[in-house]
Amino acid sequence: MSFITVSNLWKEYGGQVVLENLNLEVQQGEFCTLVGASGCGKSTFLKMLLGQETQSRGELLLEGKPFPGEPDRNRGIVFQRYSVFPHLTVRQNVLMGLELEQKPRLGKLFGSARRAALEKVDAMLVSVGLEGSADKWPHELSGGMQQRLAIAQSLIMRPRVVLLDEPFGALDPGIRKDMHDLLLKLWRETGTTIFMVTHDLKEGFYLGTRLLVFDKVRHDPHDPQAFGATITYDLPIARADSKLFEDIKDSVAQTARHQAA
Ligand SMILES: Nc1ncnc2c1ncn2[C@@H]1O[C@H](COP(=O)(O)OP(=O)(O)OP(=O)(O)O)[C@@H](O)[C@H]1O
Repeated sequence: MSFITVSNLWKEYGGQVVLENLNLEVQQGEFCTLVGASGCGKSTFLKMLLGQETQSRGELLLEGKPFPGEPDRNRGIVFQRYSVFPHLTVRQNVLMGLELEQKPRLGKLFGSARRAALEKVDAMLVSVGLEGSADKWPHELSGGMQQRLAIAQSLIMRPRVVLLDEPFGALDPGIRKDMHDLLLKLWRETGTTIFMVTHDLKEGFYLGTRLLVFDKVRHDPHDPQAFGATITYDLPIARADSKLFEDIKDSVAQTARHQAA
């Protein structure tokens, strides 16, 4: 049985078909990168995996069972814009998830439970290179550091599926490279399953073990909302070659032009 099964999945908003007939089997530990023109439903797909949106038709299964309808600790998400809590220090930001999990009503741990949680938090801060900033406030951090904090906050919960929505889109190229190394290190250490949306095809090829291209194959110029995007390429990245890279780049650019028209 696959870890995640997506079969004949559709998503519509009102009269707009956003995604049509997605089919996918993902094994535990895969790193899927999602690329495609703006508006092709990549974030919508992540939201369905997160439990924030429900499909209009079709099935989305985690180990053979329907995905829980609400976000839970199985799934963690990191967005492009920093999603950390500004009123908590770096350490408190990472600790908070553990406290809420273990003490959902009080949201606070005490004594040995707190010490054990803080040990985990500090180890995670070392992993993401923020050990020297544990007592800082988010506004005192650079963009890259805030994004590392967001990743730490998500991974401390040991989610089985990590969803990343253009996590490095707002960062400078030099910092992005460091973030790539960090993400690959954390992925190898945790063995978690990753779905990451990126607008940068090269980044998608570099990071993922599998590339999923979301694209619209059908267009009706009189009714642009009639057709949704689907997965047009689903390929193991080691086998991808430069010709394929150019083909994908062209087809994504063509859809982007259609969307803008
Ligand atoms: N809650 C919503 N209600 C109505 N329409 C929505 C909603 N969320 C998304 N859409 C529409 O669904 C389409 C796909 O949006 P989505 O954000 O998933 O695309 P995307 O591929 O992630 O785009 P981008 O690359 O620009 O982030 C868009 O046309 C958007 O307007």
